[in-house]
Amino acid sequence: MVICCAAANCSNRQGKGEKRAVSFHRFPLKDSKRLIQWLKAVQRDNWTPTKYSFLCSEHFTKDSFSKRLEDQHRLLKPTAVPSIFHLAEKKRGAGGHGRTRRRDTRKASGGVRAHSSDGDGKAAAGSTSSSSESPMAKPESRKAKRAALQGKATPRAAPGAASPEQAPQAPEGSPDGGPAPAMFGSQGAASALTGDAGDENATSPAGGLVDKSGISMDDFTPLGSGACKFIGSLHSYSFSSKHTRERPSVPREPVDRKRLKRDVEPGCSGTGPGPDKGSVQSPPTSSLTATPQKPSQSPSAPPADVTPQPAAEAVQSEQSDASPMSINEVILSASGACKLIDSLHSYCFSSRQSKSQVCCLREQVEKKNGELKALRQRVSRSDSQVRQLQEKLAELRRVSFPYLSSLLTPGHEPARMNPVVEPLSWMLGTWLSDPPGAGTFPTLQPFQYLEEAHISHVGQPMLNFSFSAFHPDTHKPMHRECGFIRLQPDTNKVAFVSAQNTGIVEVEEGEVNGQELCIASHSIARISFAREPHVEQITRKFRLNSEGKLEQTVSMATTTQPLTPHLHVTYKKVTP
Ligand code: HEM
Repeated sequence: MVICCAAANCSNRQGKGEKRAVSFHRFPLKDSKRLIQWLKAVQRDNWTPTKYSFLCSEHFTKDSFSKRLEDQHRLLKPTAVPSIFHLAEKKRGAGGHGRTRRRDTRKASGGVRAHSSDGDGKAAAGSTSSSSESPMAKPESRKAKRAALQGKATPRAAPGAASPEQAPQAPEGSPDGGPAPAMFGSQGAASALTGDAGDENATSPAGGLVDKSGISMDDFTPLGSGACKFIGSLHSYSFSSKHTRERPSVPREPVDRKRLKRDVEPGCSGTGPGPDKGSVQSPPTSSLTATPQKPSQSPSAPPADVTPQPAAEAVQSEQSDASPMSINEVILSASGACKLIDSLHSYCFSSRQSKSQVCCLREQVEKKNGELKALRQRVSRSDSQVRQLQEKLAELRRVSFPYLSSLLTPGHEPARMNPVVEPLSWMLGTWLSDPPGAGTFPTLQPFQYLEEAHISHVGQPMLNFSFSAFHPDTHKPMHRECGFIRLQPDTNKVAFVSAQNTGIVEVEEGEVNGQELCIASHSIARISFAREPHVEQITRKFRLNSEGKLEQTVSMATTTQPLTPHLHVTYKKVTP
């Protein structure tokens, strides 16, 4: 059997052209979803693919293939669907595709394949057929021709079952045509039984040497494995036993009854009708279109073909009256053994494909592992740099703020507030003037200022404070003072001690009532060269207003002015 492409208007077949340039791929019969996609793409009417139907690689896009790692053998991806067809040409019907071109090729090959089928389940017209003859010519006329031709073909008819195009392809590893390969059914076995080696090493249309089967397995299947050989042996055994069982009981059929009525490829182990046999036994005028069977041609009628028929062919004849079979029917018609063997084949092929995919995936995983390792090294280096920076920062803190470092240590619990200063706790926090503070005095132009007030404690019975004023526009430092606020225990008496950058040191005392502290100067001292006019009295009031803002109001008396408001500022809290 020659492996031919089942696509309409495609004349590619195995052995034609440069080897390996075109590969052949089976229809995914066991993958119904993808099979439908293939059939839609192929667009052949009234045609059912079998396990001997192939599409050549020219109908697939390049990305439909992968390459096996070990030998770069081209493999069709499990998800591939054919998409490249030249359907604009005459659409091939059931059994008619590419026939004209193939006939021409056969002629050119010297008639070696004159009785061969096109390998896709259709009985091919022989080299003597007339291209002008209609396939629907009168049955009588065709019958007569067939009878004549059958007579000529008789000497080769029996061995014809083993002709290059009929004989199954020996799996790689069995080039001697040994056990008939399971994947091509019984034809190879039939050939072996006839013992005819006359067609061995026949010249293919492409001019190359082909074995008895006429095909090279390597063109459309992965390299054979031990498993394949074993499965092939199983097929051979399956056929042989079937042949032995069926041959004596099968009545001979007239030639016309051997004409195939459907496009069905050779069945496994001779259980299915094969076009190859039909082509060998059929005259060139035989057609794959249904040929009416004459009622008179009963099995008892003298057969036009007296040549002993191979058992497989007889079996084929038994089934040739049936209507076109569906895939399911074909599958059901196969013997249980064949099913099993086919399953083994499928498993064998899929496992080889899976191995190839596993190799690809393993390579990808190794590549990703390499990338991951590089990333981990980078992260490790970054972690190391972060650690070094943290150590540097800790060292700087120790050097710069020897005593604060312990306070700033992360995780260090803030000091619990001394209960003595609890009545002043509403003053705690960092506050920013909002809006800017306003300055007045009879001797001064009103002015504005920004101020930050920081009031805190470190667990001692006092509050620490600092007020820092800045120019509202230039942000230049202006007035600053810092000091302590103490409470006389168990009273609301407050002492306010302040040192100012103007050279004044003062003590104010007063009372805290609720969230209001009113204090007045108790004593004021200054440096000897303090500017005049000297301040002689100071009063202050702190309060937390209803908006949660802290307010401070300062009045003073100088040597020239009575007690007069000097400052008023409202702060908003910026820390908890
Ligand atoms: C309780 C604290 C403060 C005291 C006791 C105080 C005292 C004085 C005195 C005695 C004068 C001179 C007044 C005059 O020339 O007649 C003065 C002027 C002034 N004070 Fe204050 N002051 C205090 C806080 C502030 C603050 C917080 C600011 C804010 C920026 C401020 C801004 C000024 C300005 C701009 C002048 C006028 C120019 C100057 O003499 O430098 N003072 N202050």
